[in-house]
Amino acid sequence: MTLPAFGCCSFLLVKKTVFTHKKLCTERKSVFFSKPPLRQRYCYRKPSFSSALFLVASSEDGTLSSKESVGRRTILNSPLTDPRSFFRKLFYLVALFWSGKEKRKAWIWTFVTTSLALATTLYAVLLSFIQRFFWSALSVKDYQRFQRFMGIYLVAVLVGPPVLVLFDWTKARMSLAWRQFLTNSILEKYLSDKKFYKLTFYGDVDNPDQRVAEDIRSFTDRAVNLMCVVFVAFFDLVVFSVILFRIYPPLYWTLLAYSIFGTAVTLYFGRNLSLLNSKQLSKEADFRFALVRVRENAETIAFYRGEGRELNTLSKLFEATVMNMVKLLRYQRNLGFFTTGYRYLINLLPSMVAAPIYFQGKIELGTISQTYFSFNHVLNDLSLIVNEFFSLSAFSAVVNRIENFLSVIEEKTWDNVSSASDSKVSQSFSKISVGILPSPELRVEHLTIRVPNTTRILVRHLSFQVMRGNNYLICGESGVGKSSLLRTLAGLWNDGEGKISIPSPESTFLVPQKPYIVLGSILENILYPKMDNFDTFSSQDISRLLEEVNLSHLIERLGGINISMDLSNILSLGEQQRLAFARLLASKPKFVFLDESTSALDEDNERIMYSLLKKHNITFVSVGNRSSLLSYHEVLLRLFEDGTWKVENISKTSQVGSLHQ
Ligand SMILES: Nc1ncnc2c1ncn2[C@@H]1O[C@H](COP(=O)(O)OP(=O)(O)OP(=O)(O)O)[C@@H](O)[C@H]1O
Repeated sequence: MTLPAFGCCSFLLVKKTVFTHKKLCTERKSVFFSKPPLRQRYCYRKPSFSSALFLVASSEDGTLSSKESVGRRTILNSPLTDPRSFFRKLFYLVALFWSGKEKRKAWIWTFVTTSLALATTLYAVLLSFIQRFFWSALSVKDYQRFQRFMGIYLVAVLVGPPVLVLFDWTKARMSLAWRQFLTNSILEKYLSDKKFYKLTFYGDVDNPDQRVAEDIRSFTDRAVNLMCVVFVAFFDLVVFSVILFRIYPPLYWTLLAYSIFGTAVTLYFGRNLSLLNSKQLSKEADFRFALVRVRENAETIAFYRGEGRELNTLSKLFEATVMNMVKLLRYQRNLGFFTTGYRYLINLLPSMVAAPIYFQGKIELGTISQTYFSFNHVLNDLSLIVNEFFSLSAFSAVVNRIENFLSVIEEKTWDNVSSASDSKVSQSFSKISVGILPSPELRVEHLTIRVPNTTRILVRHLSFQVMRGNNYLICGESGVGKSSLLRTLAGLWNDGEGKISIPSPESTFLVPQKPYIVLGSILENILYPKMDNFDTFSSQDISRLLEEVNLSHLIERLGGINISMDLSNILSLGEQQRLAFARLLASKPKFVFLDESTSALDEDNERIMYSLLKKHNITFVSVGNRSSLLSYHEVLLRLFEDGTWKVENISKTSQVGSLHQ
């Protein structure tokens, strides 16, 4: 008696292993995988039944994202992105890895993973037969046959689980390899040609950070999982359908009808669930974004004593998250009434259909057991949409987001991109052409600057020439376009027309008003952005630089020049500006643009900084409205609100107060 009992236990154990594995695979696919944008534009179209799987994003009232227009191509992220477009995008993302420079790796992982997927199906088939013969032996009290199948059970128990575990592991490794490839390729493109900056004007692409850090991970995980699910389901379906059909054809037809009914009902009710899921992602992202803003602006909020207001905002955002979650849970509960009943009936259905022929003695007890096993498998495969519904709709959203991001950063040139997205914006501009001068000089001819992606003109037909040592000061009312002129001269903006001739990028440098302080040591900050000239600067050189910019006290205060810390939170704005001058001197430029770079300095320190530029023979163009700046420049360029301008020689004898007219 103990042997049969042990046999039963081992069988149940093996069966449970297979089902637990399948269940885990399904459960692991979380719905909440990406952070949609805070600023997202929406339009509403009633979702159709057939395209419910391809919903991408939703808004307050269950509406969905409208368009993302980029450069020469306009991508319609319609709420019901059509399946053809979805598969086109998916194929494009897949092809990148499988036909790119790491295709060998991609194909090896595919081979290993699909082989193991096949092995898991074969394992399940093996189990179904073991189960059949085991129960038949039990029912006819054939002890020898029972013992034989007990032995086979034990082997199956030893061989099966490692295969299942290996299958999981290869899936995870394949996904990681793909993610590594995709992230590196996207980062390379994102950080090339200043696209990370231009994206802020041209591409209507929200949260690129999230797309790189989270969407890619979620995409590769889901893609690999879905690939395996579809692959395994296909083999499962073929093999178990044959088994089931050979046992009793009516059973197969019943199963087919039952699964079609289940899929249809789930799709119908699932439409709304999919909308709510997308909306939930959006609410969670808004909440998280607000929390990050509190952290980033902690000091300012504390100064304003804005805790109450922040708490209010955060509570409202969280409340919206909870409210949507409540709706989502209600829908899930209602759908659950159906799906749970649907699944429970599976336990009864095969027996109900096959029982008459069993009682007629046409099949053995083991065959009923195999019927049940095969029925479950085929039903699972046919119910792929029911089981993977949330996964698929969420997956389509990431595919959209990554493909859209890639299409934007893969644009060869971003010139005139705005003209494609809005014909009113294009007007009749050719474009700003940029030439390189061999000497540290600057020539601007008939330059007209337009704010990117708008029709607003800041400066019209501007012409001037900065010769070596003939330093310019640009002044004008706030918002007139001073910084924008520097951005254009530095090549960051190129909307408009005219011609700019500047020294090569290697010999120019731009110092912004708020310096960028990297997380790291003083040394790393001074040598930024270069990574390879750490050896060319001795610690004496760095000390001398710090002394020149009046920051030598930092060495002692911060414990040396190599100690990493968050200097942006430690140094005052004036110290940061002086550190930016040390960085400037370290890069030894010949020509410099200064955008209110001394605004936080006292007059003495300002004088020291400008004398350093003169001492190092650097020609510079500054932006600023402080009268003290006049002493360090030779020519004044005034910009006016209506786009006009005026160039004046600065008379060194009557400078004070002459900046403001
Ligand atoms: N990315 C942008 N998108 C839309 N408008 C912009 C953008 N950047 C600047 N502007 C607008 O262009 C105008 C000129 O901006 P700019 O920063 O050049 O002014 P400014 O003269 O340097 O002002 P301030 O002295 O206050 O720094 C401003 O009205 C500003 O709002």
